[in-house]
Amino acid sequence: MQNNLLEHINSPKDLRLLNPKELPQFARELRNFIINIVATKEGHLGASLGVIELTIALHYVFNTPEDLLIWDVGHQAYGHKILTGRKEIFHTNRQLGGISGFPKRDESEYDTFGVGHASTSISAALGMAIASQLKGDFSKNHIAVIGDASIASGMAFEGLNHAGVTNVNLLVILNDNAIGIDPSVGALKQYLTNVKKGTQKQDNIFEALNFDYSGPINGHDIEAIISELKRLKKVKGPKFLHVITTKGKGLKQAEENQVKYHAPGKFDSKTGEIFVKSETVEPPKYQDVFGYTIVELARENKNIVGITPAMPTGSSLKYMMEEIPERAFDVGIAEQHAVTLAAGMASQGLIPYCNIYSTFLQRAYDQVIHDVALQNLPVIFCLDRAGLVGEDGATHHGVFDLAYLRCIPNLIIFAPRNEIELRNILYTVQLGLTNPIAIRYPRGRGVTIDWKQHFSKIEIGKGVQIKKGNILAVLSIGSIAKNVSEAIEELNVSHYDMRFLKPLDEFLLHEIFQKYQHIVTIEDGVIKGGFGSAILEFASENGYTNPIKVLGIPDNFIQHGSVDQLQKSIQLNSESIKKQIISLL
Ligand SMILES: Cc1ncc(C[n+]2csc(CCOP(=O)(O)OP(=O)(O)O)c2C)c(N)n1
Ligand SMILES: CC(=O)[C@@H](O)[C@H](O)COP(=O)(O)O
Ligand SMILES: [Mg+2]
Repeated sequence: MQNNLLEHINSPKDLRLLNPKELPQFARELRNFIINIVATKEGHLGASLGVIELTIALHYVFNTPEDLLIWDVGHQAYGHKILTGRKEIFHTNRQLGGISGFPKRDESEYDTFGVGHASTSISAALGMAIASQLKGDFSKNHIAVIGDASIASGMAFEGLNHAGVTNVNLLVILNDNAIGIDPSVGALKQYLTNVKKGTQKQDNIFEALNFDYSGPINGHDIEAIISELKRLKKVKGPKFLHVITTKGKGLKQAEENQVKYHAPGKFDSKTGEIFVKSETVEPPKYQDVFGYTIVELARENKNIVGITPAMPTGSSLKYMMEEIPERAFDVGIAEQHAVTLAAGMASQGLIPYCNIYSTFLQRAYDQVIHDVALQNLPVIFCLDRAGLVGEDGATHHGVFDLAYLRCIPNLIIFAPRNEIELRNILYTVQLGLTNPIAIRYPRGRGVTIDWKQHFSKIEIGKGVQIKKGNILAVLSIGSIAKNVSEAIEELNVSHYDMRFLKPLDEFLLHEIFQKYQHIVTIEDGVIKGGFGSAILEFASENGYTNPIKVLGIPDNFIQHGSVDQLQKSIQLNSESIKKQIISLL
C-alpha cells in the first residue's frame, strides 16, 4: 500500500488539515509504517498498534504540544513519535544514537514527560495541571493515557485519589485492552471486565472518586473517539474516559498472541510470522534458569512460594504458575506490594522468592528496608535484568542495585557469574536462611550449555579464585566475569569472583591485598557506591595502600543500544578491559 497520506504528514498541524473521513486510511498507513519498521528493527509492537486511532484522535482534537499529553510507560507511543516529527528517524528507534523507545523530554517538545516505568502518568499530568492553574492558564489540557495493567498500580491510585479533590483540567484516558505484557490480574481487572460487559452493578469506581466518567467506547472507532474528546474538551475538572482497544490491532498474529507480540523481535512484516533462530544449542537465559530451578525446588520444598509483579513471562515464573499455581503469584504492577507481601509470607515461615527486575525494585526501596531488612525477614529477592539491559535504555538499566542495596543492614547480596552459580544459590537459600538476600543476574543468555547439574551448596560470604597469576588481581562480581576472563586470558594476572558484595569475603581480601601490588575491581553497576566502593572502603579501613582501579558504570545515565555497544562505549567490553589492565602492568 502507498503511504499517500502519511507521506505528507510530519506534525500534528499537518494531521489537523485532514478531512475526518481520511483518518481511517491514515490509521491504516500509520499501522503499516510501524509494522514494517518494528519487523526489522525490533521493539514494542502490540501496544502501539492498539492505540493508533486514539493517538490520531488525540493529536487531531487537542492542540499538542501546548496541550500536554503523557503516555504511561511509553511503550505504546510509536504512533505519537511518528506523528510528531520523528517519522524519518523512526528506523533508528532504540538503537545506539537513535531515538529512544520511550517518550523523552529532550527528544521532542511533544514528549512532555520522560517515561518507561509504569503508572506515573496521572501524577505527572496532575502536577502539570496544578502548575497551569497556579499560573492562571485555564485553557491548557492535561491528558494522561494509561493502560489497564498500569492503572492498577498503587501510584496510579494515589494520583486518582488526589486528582479527585481538585478542580484542575485533567483528562485520564484508560486504554483498556485487558492485558499488560501478560494478562492483567486482580479485582480491578474483574471490575473493568464487568463494566465492559455492562454487568457491573456497583457504583462506578471512577465516578466515586469524583471524576466525570465516560465510556466505555470503542477505541478503534476514530469518529467516536474524536466526538467524545471534543465533548470532553469543554468539560471542566477531572475527567475519565474509558476506551476499549485490542492490543496488536491490525496484525492478525499480534491480536491472537498478544503476549508474544508485546515485543516480538524480528518478524515477517507481510505474514506476521516471527523469525525463529536456527537450532544451534545455546546457553539458557538466566530468567529460565530461575524459572525452571524454582519449579524443581518447589516440588520438594512445600514452603517455597514465587512472586512476580506483572512479569510472569519476563521472569519465567510462569513455569511455576503453570505447575504449582497455588504457590506462584502474579500481583500485577505492584512492586511495593510484592515486597511487603513476601515479607508477610516470610514472617510466617514461607520461603518467598520475590522476582523483580532490578530497575523496578527501585520503586519498592522503602519496603525492602522497612518491611524486610529491618525485621531481618529471609525474603529471597531475585533481581533479573541487572546490569545494562540494552535497547530499553536509561529507564530500564539495572545498574543501581549494588549501590542502593549495599547500605542496607542485614541484607546479603550475591551476583552469580554464570548459570550454575545462579542455580546453586537458588538451591542454597531454601535450605535455611537467617537473613534476606538479593540475587542479581542479567538479561539474556549465560555462558554454560550444560547448566542443569546437581545442586551444590554455596557458602555465604565466600569468594573464589578463578584464574591464577602474579602482580595484579582483578576482582569482579557477577556475570561481567565473562568479559574479565576473555580480557585476561593471555595475561599473567589473577581473577577472583567475589560473588558476595555483602558480606564481603574479608579473609580472601586480606590475602589478596597482601599478595598483589595492584587491584582492579569490575562490576556492571554504578561505580559510585557499588562493589568497587566496597573494596576501597575495605582497603582504607584496613590501612592497605595498594593502588585500586575501579571499573564499572560511570556517573551518568547510559542511553540505549545493544549491550555490546554500550559496554564498548564505557570501556567495559573485554578488549577495553584488557587495555586498561595492560596499562597498569
Ligand atoms: C514499574 C514497572 N513495572 C513493570 C513494568 C514492565 N511493564 C511494561 S509495560 C507493562 C504492561 C503494561 O500494561 P498496560 O498498562 O495494560 O499497557 P498495554 O501494554 O496493555 O498497552 C509492564 C508490566 C514497568 N514498565 N514498570
Ligand atoms: C516496556 C517495558 O517495561 C517492558 O516491556 C520491558 O521492555 C520488558 O523488558 P524485557 O524485554 O527485558 O523483558
Ligand atoms: Mg493493557
